Amino acid sequence: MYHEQRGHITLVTGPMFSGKTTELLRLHGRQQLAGKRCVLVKYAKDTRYDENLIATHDKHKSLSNTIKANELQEVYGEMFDEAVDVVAIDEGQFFSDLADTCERLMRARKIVIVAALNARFDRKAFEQVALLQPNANEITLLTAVCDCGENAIFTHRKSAATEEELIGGKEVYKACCRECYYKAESEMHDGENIYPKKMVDDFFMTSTRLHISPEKKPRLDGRPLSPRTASKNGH
Ligand SMILES: Nc1ncnc2c1ncn2[C@@H]1O[C@H](COP(=O)(O)OP(=O)(O)O)[C@@H](O)[C@H]1O
Ligand SMILES: Cc1cn([C@H]2C[C@H](O)[C@@H](COP(=O)(O)O)O2)c(=O)[nH]c1=O
Repeated sequence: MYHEQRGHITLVTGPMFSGKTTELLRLHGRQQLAGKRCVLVKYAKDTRYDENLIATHDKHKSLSNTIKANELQEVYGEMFDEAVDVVAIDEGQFFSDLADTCERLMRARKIVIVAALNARFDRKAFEQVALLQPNANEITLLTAVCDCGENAIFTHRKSAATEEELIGGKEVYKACCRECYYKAESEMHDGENIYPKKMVDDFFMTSTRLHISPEKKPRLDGRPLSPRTASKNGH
């Protein structure tokens, strides 16, 4: 029996270099194999590896049906075309109308796939990604590889620039695990002081959110606890 396609939103997220674009292209390729008619949307200002095509850091590129936009509204004609089943959007964090457009596409019974950063360089949310998240049917959180070998969950910006949008690659950004992120940030902002107060406070706030008991919080300077403190804290 034939079923009409239902709308569906998949969000692929993670830090830079975690394979979001690779996964977007893979999911898009599967839909093409299934005979679906697809469009890929590229953020027009991101011309790092190609002017017109979506490209991964290791230079794999989208081949066909890629359209460019600064705002998604510019390409509503192509995306909402009756003939289109699947819309795949790269660099979702940069589209100011991302969340609303995904809702409209889903209501129009399109399969929507979005690749977007999990957090800004300062670990704050990209507003449109935060708005999309609760509306997604599926969320895949990818990790990159940190220099220390751990899974990288954050993106460190090597420059002191504070604007939200700063297009770049390895010359400006590095994927980090939590510990290396703290170190990189504190070295950049405080010179020798590896764990300044702000970072310690941030860490403890995170611990509180994760319900780690305050007594069990580890030292942040890597030195062992004194036997008396260790036994008092139940370590
Ligand atoms: N630190 C890193 N961790 C994982 N992959 C990396 C790293 N640095 C470079 N890469 C490369 O980046 C590729 C992923 O690129 P891409 O899909 O464009 O990621 P994203 O879209 O998440 O930035 C990997 O296949 C790998 O070749
Ligand atoms: C963390 C962060 C990143 N950017 C930019 C840098 C790149 O141009 C893209 C992310 O690309 P990728 O496919 O995920 O590697 O976003 C930014 O503008 N602001 C940030 O905070």
